[in-house]
Amino acid sequence: MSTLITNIAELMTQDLEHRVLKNAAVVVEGERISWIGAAADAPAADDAVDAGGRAMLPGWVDSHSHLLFAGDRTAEFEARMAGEAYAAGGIAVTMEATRATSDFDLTRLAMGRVAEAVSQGTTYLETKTGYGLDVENEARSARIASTVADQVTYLGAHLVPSGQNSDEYTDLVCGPMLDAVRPYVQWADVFCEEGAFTAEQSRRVLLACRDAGLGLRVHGNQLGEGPGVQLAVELGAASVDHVNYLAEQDVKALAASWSGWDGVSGAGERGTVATCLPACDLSTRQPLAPARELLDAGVQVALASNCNPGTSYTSSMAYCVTTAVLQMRLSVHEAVRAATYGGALALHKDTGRDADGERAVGSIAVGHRADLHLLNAPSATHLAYRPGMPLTYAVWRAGARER
Ligand SMILES: N=CN[C@@H](CCC(=O)O)C(=O)O
Ligand SMILES: [Zn+2]
Repeated sequence: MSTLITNIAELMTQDLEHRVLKNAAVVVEGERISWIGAAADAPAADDAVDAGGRAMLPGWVDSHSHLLFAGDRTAEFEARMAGEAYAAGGIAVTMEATRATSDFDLTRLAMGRVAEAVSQGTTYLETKTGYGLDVENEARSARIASTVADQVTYLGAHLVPSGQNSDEYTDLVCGPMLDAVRPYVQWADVFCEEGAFTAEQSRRVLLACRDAGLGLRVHGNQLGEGPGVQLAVELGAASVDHVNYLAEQDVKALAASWSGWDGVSGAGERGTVATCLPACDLSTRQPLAPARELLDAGVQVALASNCNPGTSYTSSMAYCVTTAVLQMRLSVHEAVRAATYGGALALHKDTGRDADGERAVGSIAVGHRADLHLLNAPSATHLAYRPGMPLTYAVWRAGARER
């Protein structure tokens, strides 16, 4: 079954050549993109959709979310808006509520959040454990997450539950807890920050998880300058996320990590993506991450929602893109790229082998997964020009029309 989507006013491919086609068309065959080009040259297909002169982008790739949770942190948010600083301790409130929730309800909550994200144009998403914080509850979160998200990250090292010795808890994260989550997860993450895990504890967790075959990610440099970025780069993490407080040597290390990668061909060894989380920065009143400086230094940047009940209770990637343009000085093309191709790079899904169906996401190219986002606007610029407007008109996820 093939579908021709034609009369696309602007097709922002976010492919390796950064092509933006005018008056374009796309053909979807099953779950893959089989053709793109000028509408006038489009081949026939079984079915046709008139895009009505709207703009099309790749679906958003949300490479950082925490969707496995129950409960509410409105009071903490209100206190913050009244001037209190964010501190990692709030994670324990969500841990209690999550542990007290049945499998059925936790699944339903997570599925509802994924549905919200997809309805706004997200077509590929990562989510994390991190509100279970004991062997049984981390394994349960990982298992449920694997049924609702495209990729799952183990974040047992999110907070040391109160009353526990931090080194003993770190041993648990590196041992029995890791064994229990291992069948369900592709990545491991650690909250390397004052009040959470030290550099030494973070290193221990990351090395144990790497030995177990997991890819690495780090929550780093969120609340102050610290060792997170350097550790992430040193251990070859796929991303370091937050990056609000960066020293000059952090930016240099991130840039250097990309020296073996060729952005023109997408070949070579990927470095560490700097993932910026603008919705979180605003909700916690932290300085916005220096995405402009990072891009100018040659770092690959992703934008992600960080959807979670404490610091960023939104899955709106459009909001992140709008903020990146209006307040972080990215161009619309750069911001959309960070929220699509950048996320794919951070999840190692930017390339694929068409022959065996291992499909790339985050850009519109032949053989890639047909993850498409049609805006109710003639150009992607409207994402920043009309902030807060409901611009998602249609969504295809792996070739299936979701909206
Ligand atoms: N910073 C660490 N973890 C989450 C917040 C967790 C919470 O406060 O519940 C984040 O990415 O912002
Ligand atoms: Zn996070």
